[in-house]
Amino acid sequence: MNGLDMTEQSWKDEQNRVNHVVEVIDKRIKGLEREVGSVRTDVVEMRRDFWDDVTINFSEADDVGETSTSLRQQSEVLSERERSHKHSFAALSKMKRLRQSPYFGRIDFAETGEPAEQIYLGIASLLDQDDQTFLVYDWRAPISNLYYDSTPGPASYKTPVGEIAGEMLLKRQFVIRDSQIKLMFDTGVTIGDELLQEVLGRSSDAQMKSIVATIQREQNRIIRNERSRMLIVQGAAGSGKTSAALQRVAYLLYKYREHLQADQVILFSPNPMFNSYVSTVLPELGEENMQQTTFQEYLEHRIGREFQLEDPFVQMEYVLSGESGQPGYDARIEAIRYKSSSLYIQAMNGYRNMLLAEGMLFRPLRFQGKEIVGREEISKRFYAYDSSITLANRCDLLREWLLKELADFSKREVNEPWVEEQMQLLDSEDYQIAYQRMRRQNRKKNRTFTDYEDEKLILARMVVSDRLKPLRKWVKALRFVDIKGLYAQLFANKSIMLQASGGDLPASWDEICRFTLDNLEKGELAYEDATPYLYLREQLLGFRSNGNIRHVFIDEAQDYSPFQLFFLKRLFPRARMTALGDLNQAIYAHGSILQQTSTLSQLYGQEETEQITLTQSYRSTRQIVDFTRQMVEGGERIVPFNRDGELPEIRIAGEQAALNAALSADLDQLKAEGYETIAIICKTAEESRLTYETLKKDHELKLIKKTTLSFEKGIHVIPAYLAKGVEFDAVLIYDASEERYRRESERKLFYTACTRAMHLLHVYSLGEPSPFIKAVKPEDYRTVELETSRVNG
Ligand SMILES: Nc1ncnc2c1ncn2[C@@H]1O[C@H](COP(=O)(O)OP(=O)(O)OP(=O)(O)O)[C@@H](O)[C@H]1O
Repeated sequence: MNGLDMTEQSWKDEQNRVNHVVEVIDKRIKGLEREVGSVRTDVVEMRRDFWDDVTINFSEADDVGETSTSLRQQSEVLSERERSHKHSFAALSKMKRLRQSPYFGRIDFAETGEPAEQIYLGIASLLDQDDQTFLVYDWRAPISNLYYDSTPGPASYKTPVGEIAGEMLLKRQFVIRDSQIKLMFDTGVTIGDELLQEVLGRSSDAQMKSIVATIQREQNRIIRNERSRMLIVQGAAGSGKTSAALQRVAYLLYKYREHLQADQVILFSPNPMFNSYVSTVLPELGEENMQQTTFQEYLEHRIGREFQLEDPFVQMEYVLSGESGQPGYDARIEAIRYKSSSLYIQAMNGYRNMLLAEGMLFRPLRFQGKEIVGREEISKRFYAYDSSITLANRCDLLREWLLKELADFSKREVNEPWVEEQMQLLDSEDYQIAYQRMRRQNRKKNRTFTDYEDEKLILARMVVSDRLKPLRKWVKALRFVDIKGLYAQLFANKSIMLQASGGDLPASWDEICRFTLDNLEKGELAYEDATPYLYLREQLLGFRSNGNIRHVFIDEAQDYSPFQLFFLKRLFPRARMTALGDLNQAIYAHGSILQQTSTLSQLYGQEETEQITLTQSYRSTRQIVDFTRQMVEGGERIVPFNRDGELPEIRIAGEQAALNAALSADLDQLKAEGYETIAIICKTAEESRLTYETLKKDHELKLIKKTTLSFEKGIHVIPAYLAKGVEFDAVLIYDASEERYRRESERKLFYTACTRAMHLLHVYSLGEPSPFIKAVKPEDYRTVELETSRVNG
């Protein structure tokens, strides 16, 4: 039996209660199944009859009105039925989930002066037959907070009507499967190490799981935090940041169910594969998924048509594959840092202020070689507007003016010879359209006659108007503002940049200018330029914002630059933000927003910002955490969860073939031992591809690329930067030699790779291992020299 003071009787009592609750659930399921069945048939029938029940007669004006009323009524009935179908269906699937495991916790709580009540916690609430008492409380209910936040003894919890104080007499945990209690124990301060041991010791899955049964106190603070506009979570690798974020979404959706819909919450993920990895957690908790995207996806959406955009992974490959001293390399690194810094935001703001007075660039309005409005004329008009009007509003005024100019031009153009020529080419269908238009115009003007001249004019206008359509669209989309030119100007004209930035420029500015202009010329935009470019564009054309979103979650927040976060804040003006990250996993060359906490708290102001630190790491065994934490700054503060495994192994090979052979044998053995999800983590995409090619003849492998959308069990070959956020039963680092991981910038990448391992870590090295490994105390890993002869034998 589990638990020290558990009597056989209490085990029996609890099992009886489980049986009773399951009975109630079964009854509820039966009822709901009938309901869903009948509503479904109703909906299907009605869909089939939808068009039979309404009279369709559009021939007479009165009938049109009648028909549409009839249609509306029908569709209202239909959508009401569909709503109730959806509702019953959701209730049914909730019951089915409860059926699998009705609850996971119990607290006995005596409100001051009242007898103790038994509170059972599960993923959803359940009332008894007469709807009088809760058989199960939702884990997100106010009273459930006691379970996560308090220990037996005096305790209190907050409700909408005030704080309720009393005493907690018992805190008990269960694992219930198939109506049977499998584990049960009483706990004190932390929510059962035993249960966590059990959960964390399992093998990894292709998809993340919910952690509601074992949420830890610190994580609970994140999940239920409602005080601040901006919540920053700095947490060690594997400390449950992503988990906390997802349960927080579920909590918010529950608490604000009257006002908050799942599509008002958005999660920014590190890559598309991660989206699929986390996509089952909310449905498992009975909630709809929030919106998910990546920052790159957003950039593509906004400026992907204007430029060939570089993605962060291409930038990463460049940084990892190049070397200091190579032509252009150091300047590019400097550019990446500068262009993502708050200094650059300031320079951009300085530039905007300059443009208020002078320097705007426009494209002329041209049609078939003729200039309708020249760039100087546009600029003159722009600066004739009152100087207090913002750039964006002035561009709007320009648009109206240019559309009018275009309309005037269009009237003049009808007499041009090309129009006559075009009219000859019109076919009968065009004539038909012109005739209809003419009739409409006549009706409007109350005219009953037409003459040949009228008809000709209408046709001519039609021809001109059709030809001008793209140009009108161009004006409407404000394409006459030369954003690309304006961005390029910053790099083409040093005096402008000096003035905009206040003179604070990176050392290799001239070289940075050269390659930035080169890129722009080719229609390409480097990753580090994309957000600033979009920012400039928005300053000029107006900020697009999304007022619907109420909560923005940014996972792997350390990979965002101050510029990007600043941008997201503007994009979602009505949202609260939760940024979760780990500075030790900041793998990009640009500055990390988490490094500059002052910048970060400026975003919403100190008052509105709260920071929570998670130091306990749950993912990996104690041995793996002990090994990895010695590689990074502040690692001594990371606390491993007490779960034992093998010491990490460093396997040194003298030559490539020996390394591959040993790796291949290792895979065979791990599979035989039952490891289901294994990753061979490489440094770059190229190294991954080569490894995949070498090993694929003997193993079933999956090569993970940046475009990979989903994640399954099996053996993955994956570049380290794509393994962010995910985890594997066993991790094999392909080549952690001094040659591959040596630079300071590679330290965090290497740390990220190693911390993906849950149960086992084998680090291969071709020759001398990385200095990051050598910094680890020798007793915290084992070294194995691989024999070269293995290749031949
Ligand atoms: N309270 C908990 N109960 C059970 N499992 C937990 C708990 N907290 C975290 N875990 C598990 O630990 C692992 C790591 O969690 P998660 O991926 O959320 O961490 P993270 O901080 O986002 O990690 P990283 O920054 O390394 O990507 C997951 O398998 C998760 O299920």
